[in-house]
Amino acid sequence: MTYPVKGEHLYKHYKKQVVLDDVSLTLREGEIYGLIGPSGAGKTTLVRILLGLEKADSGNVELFEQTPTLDAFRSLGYMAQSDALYNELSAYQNLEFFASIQGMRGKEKKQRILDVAKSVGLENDLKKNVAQFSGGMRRRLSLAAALVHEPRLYLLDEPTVGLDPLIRRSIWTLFHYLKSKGATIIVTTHVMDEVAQCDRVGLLSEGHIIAQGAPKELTQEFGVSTVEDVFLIKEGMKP
Ligand SMILES: Nc1ncnc2c1ncn2[C@@H]1O[C@H](COP(=O)(O)OP(=O)(O)OP(=O)(O)O)[C@@H](O)[C@H]1O
Repeated sequence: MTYPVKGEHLYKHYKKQVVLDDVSLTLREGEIYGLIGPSGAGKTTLVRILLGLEKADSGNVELFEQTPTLDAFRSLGYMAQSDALYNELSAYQNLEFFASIQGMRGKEKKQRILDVAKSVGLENDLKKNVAQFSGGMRRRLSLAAALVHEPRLYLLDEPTVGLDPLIRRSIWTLFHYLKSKGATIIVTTHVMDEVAQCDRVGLLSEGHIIAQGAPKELTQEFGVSTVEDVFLIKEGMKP
């Protein structure tokens, strides 16, 4: 079994605030891992450190069992919490830009852009300028940009925030499809029905992973019906 992501003993602070306090996390190949926790718990910081956008104060990160290299980054699809899109360009031109920087060319690039646009339900909006997009459309376009080069590993920071339930469901169908093709996905979320769809979840609170496991195993272990209840018990907010 190979490990697409391994973070060991990660510490991070900003000024006097400790954000990650000895966090270790190993993703298994082909799993969907949900990182959940309250706002400010450190989820985004952890994801950014795992992908090398942020430097930990100490600790070690490996991607595909190696110190991160440019090649490893090419195998990543990252969707940040705020959409990094070019407003003055059309949706097609945005996807073309991301595909090109990943080295895609010609017919293959064009076909792939059409395919990913379809997979997020934007196939009829490709000619529109992104400035005219709704928040949900921007989110879906950002996801398409993360998918365009068919990475093996996805780090998705609240990918479904602001999306309506039907689109959210179709996006999760897409995640399961990517998984069926062998991709590994780490996703941060606040949405509890998404948590149940993850193979494993990690509960992050105040810089610590306070519980981790398959959602069913966690709820059984704590004798509750939802992962949210597990969280509340661990935080001492529920008897
Ligand atoms: N660049 C930074 N400089 C200073 N403090 C920061 C920086 N980035 C994050 N923080 C702080 O670190 C803490 C964790 O932030 P982070 O964005 O990782 O949380 P989160 O769990 O992703 O929250 P949310 O669910 O609201 O996105 C917060 O208190 C935040 O203010």
